[in-house]
Amino acid sequence: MQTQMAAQDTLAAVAAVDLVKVYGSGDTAVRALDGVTVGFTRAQFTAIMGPSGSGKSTLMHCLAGLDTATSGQALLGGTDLTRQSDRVLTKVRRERIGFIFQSFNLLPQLTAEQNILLPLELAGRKADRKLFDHLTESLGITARLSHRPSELSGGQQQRVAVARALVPRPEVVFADEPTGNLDSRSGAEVLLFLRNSVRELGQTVVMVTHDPAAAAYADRVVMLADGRVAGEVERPSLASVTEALQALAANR
Ligand SMILES: Nc1ncnc2c1ncn2[C@@H]1O[C@H](COP(=O)(O)OP(=O)(O)OP(=O)(O)O)[C@@H](O)[C@H]1O
Repeated sequence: MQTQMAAQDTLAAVAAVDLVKVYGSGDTAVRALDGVTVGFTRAQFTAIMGPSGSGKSTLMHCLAGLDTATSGQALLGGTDLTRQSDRVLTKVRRERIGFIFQSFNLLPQLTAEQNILLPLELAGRKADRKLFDHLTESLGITARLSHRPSELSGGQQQRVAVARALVPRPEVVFADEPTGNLDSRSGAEVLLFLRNSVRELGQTVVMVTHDPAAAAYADRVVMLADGRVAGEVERPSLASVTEALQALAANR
């Protein structure tokens, strides 16, 4: 079974194979991931949901090379991130992964345009100017490119962060509660945009969220509970996600 999953998952952009993460040791050890096997298909938008403490952030951090797993595999393309040095992980994060955080994480001293281009600059790559123009226009931030983050609204800052994640055409974009600090309208704009990037650019997007309405923008929802995969919803709607979360809570 495990071997079968592993073979299937190599077709995925990102996959966890029997991934275990234990924080601490002895009596205080916490098994944050307890054997997670899941693949995230290329050019799909997947949401990860589950109760607080179920391991969502830990899973994302292990798959993004931000944290190291205790055992199992965290596969990005053919690379097992659990076996790489810090130096290689830094390079992988810089060159192969796009990040969108709840708190935007833009550099305050740089303009919006400089923030968007920074990951490419750090990687010593040139921006695809056509893609840059297309994305910044679609995101409605063309007139804001020379502004610093403090001169932008929260929604605008997050749209800059979305452009920063997408312009390098990463193998996967990880979004951690990307709408957590936004009003519902700005949040919907960001989610629609992420969904369009999957449809139009073939981008792979994996998003952690608490919000069933946000998860309903995804193609698929993976549910975690107690560090394990506890279910999935394909082509989710607000109703089907809410129902799955209620079923999860009832089974605990
Ligand atoms: N650095 C750490 N040291 C010790 N325990 C940790 C650490 N990080 C997370 N944990 C524990 O691991 C478990 C999973 O945490 P994680 O943050 O992945 O859950 P989550 O589903 O993202 O939660 P939330 O929805 O509240 O953000 C929790 O029991 C948490 O307390």
